[in-house]
This record gives sequence, C-alpha cells and structure tokens, in this order.
Amino acid sequence: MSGTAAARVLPKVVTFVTGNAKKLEEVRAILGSSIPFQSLKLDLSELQGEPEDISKEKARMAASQVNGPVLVEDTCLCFNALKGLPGPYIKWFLEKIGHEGLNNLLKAYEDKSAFAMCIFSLALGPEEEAITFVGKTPGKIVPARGPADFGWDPVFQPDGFEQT
Ligand SMILES: O=c1nc[nH]c2c1ncn2[C@H]1C[C@H](O)[C@@H](COP(=O)(O)OP(=O)(O)OP(=O)(O)O)O1
Ligand SMILES: [Mg+2]
Repeated sequence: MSGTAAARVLPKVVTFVTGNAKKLEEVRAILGSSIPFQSLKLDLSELQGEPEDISKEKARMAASQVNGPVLVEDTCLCFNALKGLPGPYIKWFLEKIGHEGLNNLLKAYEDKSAFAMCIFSLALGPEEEAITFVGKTPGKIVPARGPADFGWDPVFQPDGFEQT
C-alpha cells in the first residue's frame, strides 16, 4: 500500500479491506449507513489453515497496514463430500479449474451438498485480537447456469431456491 492510501484512513472509521469489487458492492448494500465505513483496495495474502484462523490473521494483517480499525471478509465454498474443501482455497480452484472443474471434483461422489461460508473479522487495531462472525448457507453444487459475473455463483444453488 502506498503512504498516501494510509494517510487517507480516518481514525475511528472502520475500513473494509478487500481487493474484490463485487464483495465491496455487497457489503456496502448490507451495511448501508448503519456504521461509518470506508473501503480500501488491498490484495492481502491468501492464507492457509482453518477458515476462522485465516480470517483473524487476515484482519491482523489488514489492521497493521491500515493502522486502524478494519473489517475483512473471507468467503469459503465447502463441499461436504470433500470434508469442507476447497473451502478457503476456492479462489484458486475457481481460477484454475473453473465451474466445470468444480463439478468434476464431485463426480466420484453421490453427495453434491455444499455450503457457502462467509467469515467477517473486525480488528480494532494491529495489536487487538479480531472478533469473528460466521454465516453459512447450505446448498448444492450444480452445472453452471445463470449470471456469471460473480465468482462461483453459477454453480451454487442454495437450499430452497430454484436459481443458482
Ligand atoms: O458471494 C459470492 N458469490 C460467488 N463468489 C464469491 C462470493 N464471494 C466471494 N466469491 C469468490 C471470490 C473469490 O474467488 C473467492 C473467495 O476468496 P476471497 O479471498 O474471500 O475473496 P477475494 O480474494 O476475491 O477478495 P478479498 O480481497 O476480500 O480477499 O470466492
Ligand atoms: Mg482474498
């Protein structure tokens, strides 16, 4: 991050740090004007490990770059037949093997169920332990259909919905 970006960060305003424009759009729509926040586009390292640990560490890294309160979000797509994988690694799986490859991963299994998991972490500063919030949506992996403008949306059909 450049020094000028850090200088723009106001104290006591939470900075939502993401490199993903679609994600920012959704968070902005959800938070509205409920809390004062600004966004900062940083490409943070993709970490490995358990999803909650990854999210906490991501918040710590973001807070130390911003030097103030940050909110980060990490999205996992977890296949039950694969014990939760690709999970936090979905970004690279999607990039390398695409929607069809994600379906092929489950060819060997009857169970096509999956869940989308969003983990938000709020860190008040680089030295503070992040507070983590987890939300899960159950569904299943299906051949791609519908709008293809956001990540793995075309292959995930939430339970109780006819659309991906
Ligand atoms: O609602 C969603 N619907 C469909 N696809 C989604 C969604 N939300 C994230 N995605 C994609 C983006 C990325 O390929 C992977 C998560 O990786 P993830 O590290 O959380 O996102 P990212 O690196 O793009 O942004 P960030 O800079 O906030 O880490 O799933
Ligand atoms: Mg990321």
